[in-house]
Amino acid sequence: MTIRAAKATAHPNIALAKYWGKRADGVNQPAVPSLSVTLAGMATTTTVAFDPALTEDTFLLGGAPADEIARGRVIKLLDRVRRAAGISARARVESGNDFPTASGLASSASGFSALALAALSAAGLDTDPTLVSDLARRISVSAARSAFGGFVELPVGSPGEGDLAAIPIAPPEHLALRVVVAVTREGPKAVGSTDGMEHTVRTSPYFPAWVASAPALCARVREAILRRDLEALGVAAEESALAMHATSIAARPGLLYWTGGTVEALEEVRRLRASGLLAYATIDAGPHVKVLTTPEDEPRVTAALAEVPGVKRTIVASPGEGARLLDRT
Ligand SMILES: Nc1ncnc2c1ncn2[C@@H]1O[C@H](COP(=O)(O)OP(=O)(O)OP(=O)(O)O)[C@@H](O)[C@H]1O
Ligand SMILES: C[C@@](O)(CCOP(=O)(O)OP(=O)(O)O)CC(=O)O
Repeated sequence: MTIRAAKATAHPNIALAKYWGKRADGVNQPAVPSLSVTLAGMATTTTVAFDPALTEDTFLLGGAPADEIARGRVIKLLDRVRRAAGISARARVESGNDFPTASGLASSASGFSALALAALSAAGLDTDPTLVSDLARRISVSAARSAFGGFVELPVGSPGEGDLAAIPIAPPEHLALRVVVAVTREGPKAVGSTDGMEHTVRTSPYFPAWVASAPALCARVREAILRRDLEALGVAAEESALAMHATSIAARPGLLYWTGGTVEALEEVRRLRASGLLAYATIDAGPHVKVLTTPEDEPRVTAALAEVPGVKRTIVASPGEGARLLDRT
């Protein structure tokens, strides 16, 4: 009995134009276009081994068996790969994130992108990044973007269960960007992205306005990246993040991912801008503030954020590569 295994790594990505909300008439298709930068400096590494001797799929995350919901998402991806490859062997999956899991730092994005690549490779299937992206998107929409490096766009989906993959628009070295992550809380967030956006779509009177305005915001982000205009990029990215959070704050009951530290960090970003530094904020479905800046201004931005009450620590990241294979046996 042969065991076929592959090991892959992927980075999280941070959306500069946010995805928030799924299409009502699609299967895990986004309701709005999004655009992200893949981040070096944080990574997931995942090994998938299809072993005919196994009676069920196992999933170790960070050295311990993952909960049933997390394992269920992994099995969903493996089942798709098994169907495509015509194999029935169960798999042993081991994964580790070198940054906090499920706390708003996009562990689902790097996690499912690395898993998609490792599973396709271990099953002997084509590992073209577009196929990795489409497979990862079926489990977690933002994971589609981590298949590629640099600046990556994910268009809106289509009705039904059609294919949808992200598209790279510029390589990592295209723009000298730094992202300073101000970590404001350790530990997992109370409401995951999937549940948070489902609640927002269903109950927020602002959701239709968000869907109407997101394409223009995404276009502004894309154009600013293509002409290397970091200031215009920062303005549009901050608008996108605040508009996304406004939809959730207006849900019934309101969903607030922020803590006091989030607001303190946002205020510091405004003070830094007033003092002449390039600094714009974006926030995902969690309390951390991610600050877009230049390599020159990064040390001062990082030092200032580290002093903010409620900021526990900072992580500095730069544009990075897409998902890649480390090993195959
Ligand atoms: N390395 C991994 N391999 C497979 N699944 C993972 C991995 N890391 C995280 N996950 C899955 O992703 C879930 C966390 O995703 P969730 O979207 O709630 O939070 P997040 O990591 O903060 O991401 P985001 O910033 O996109 O919201 C975990 O509960 C687990 O199911
Ligand atoms: C706020 C976000 O990070 C939301 C990410 O949501 P997910 O992709 O984690 O949600 P699911 O598709 O349900 O898995 C914005 C973004 O990354 O675009």
